[in-house]
Amino acid sequence: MKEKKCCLLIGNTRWHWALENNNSWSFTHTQPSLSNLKSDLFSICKWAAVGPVPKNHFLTSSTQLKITEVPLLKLPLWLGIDRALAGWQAFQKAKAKNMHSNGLLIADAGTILSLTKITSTGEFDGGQLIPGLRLQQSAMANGTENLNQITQTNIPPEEFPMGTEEAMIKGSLNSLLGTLLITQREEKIPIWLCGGDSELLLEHLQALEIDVNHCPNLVLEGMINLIN
Ligand SMILES: Nc1ncnc2c1ncn2[C@@H]1O[C@H](COP(=O)(O)OP(=O)(O)OP(=O)(O)O)[C@@H](O)[C@H]1O
Ligand SMILES: CC(C)(CO)[C@@H](O)C(=O)NCCC(=O)O
Repeated sequence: MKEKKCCLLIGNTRWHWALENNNSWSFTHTQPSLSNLKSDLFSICKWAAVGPVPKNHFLTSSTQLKITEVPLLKLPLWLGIDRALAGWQAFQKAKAKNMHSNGLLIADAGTILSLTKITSTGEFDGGQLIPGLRLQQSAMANGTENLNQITQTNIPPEEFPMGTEEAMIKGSLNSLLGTLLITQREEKIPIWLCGGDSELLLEHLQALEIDVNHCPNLVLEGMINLIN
């Protein structure tokens, strides 16, 4: 018998997994791979997708989490399920800490940096979409003659690097930090940060003394919250 429960979110870059073991959940992020769906250890009890879903026998429509199941108010049907789940989970967490009285803003730093605003009463209240770090960098390389794909992960320490690759890294990172800086300055509401680039952004936001609530797996936590 398959004992462990599993939730899956198919993102645009990676597949995001939550696996239950002895009443606690662990989170992993893998490359998209159909072979990961075949397991004798776990069964997928809920899944959702914003990225492409390959043809398969494991992800059935009866186990797919739909936007109408996310109990936020005024959710448009076209909204990404990742935004809805992260918004719902952040709203629950904020309410538990009494941090929701002015609303909240979720920043999901994935392929796209999505900003999603939720009001103090749990209504969807709009957002912003910005190309994420890797996407900005690959777009620069793909859209020009002289810029190449990034080959390193180091963040240059200097504000205005001499090298081309370093300048691309610094510029793309600063565009995301600047977005969050302006947002915090204008909105003055708590920011909940999640997604693949959240750790990197957190480090730099802390250096800029911008306070955020870091919950890297907010989307999967939201899914778990809804099945429990
Ligand atoms: N191993 C990795 N592979 C790809 N991207 C990674 C990896 N580790 C960190 N990242 C960063 O994560 C970002 C992508 O985030 P993530 O994997 O959460 O996106 P996603 O799969 O599109 O999820 P979502 O659709 O929920 O945003 C990239 O900008 C990249 O810089
Ligand atoms: C914006 C992304 C790509 C972020 O992952 C996803 O949430 C999505 O595909 N959204 C659909 C459009 C929307 O949310 O307005």
